[in-house]
Amino acid sequence: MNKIWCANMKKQEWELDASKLTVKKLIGLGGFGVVYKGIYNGKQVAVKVFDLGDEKKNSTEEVFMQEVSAWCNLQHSNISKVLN
Ligand SMILES: Nc1ncnc2c1ncn2[C@@H]1O[C@H](COP(=O)(O)OP(=O)(O)OP(=O)(O)O)[C@@H](O)[C@H]1O
Repeated sequence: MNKIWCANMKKQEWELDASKLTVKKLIGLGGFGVVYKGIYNGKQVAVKVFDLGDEKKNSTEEVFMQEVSAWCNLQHSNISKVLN
């Protein structure tokens, strides 16, 4: 996976095509949601699903944007690339 989602990308470039995604087993729990193993467009991926409950919505969106902004500047073999 070489593609990194960045705030300056157009929606068409980062929007997930749900028809190409198969979600498989649960692999982890985070502070803001759950992570599943999956296949996207033939590639193995980690699928992070945010819990956007009312009480968390504003803070979740803020943290999500912070995480994505940080990811745009990270390139390392031990750090997952954001695909969509
Ligand atoms: N790319 C990945 N490959 C394999 N497992 C993953 C991957 N991403 C997340 N996980 C698993 O899912 C768990 C939760 O991931 P998540 O990114 O949500 O953690 P977090 O950063 O602690 O949570 P949050 O960002 O919601 O506070 C991880 O501890 C790990 O076990």
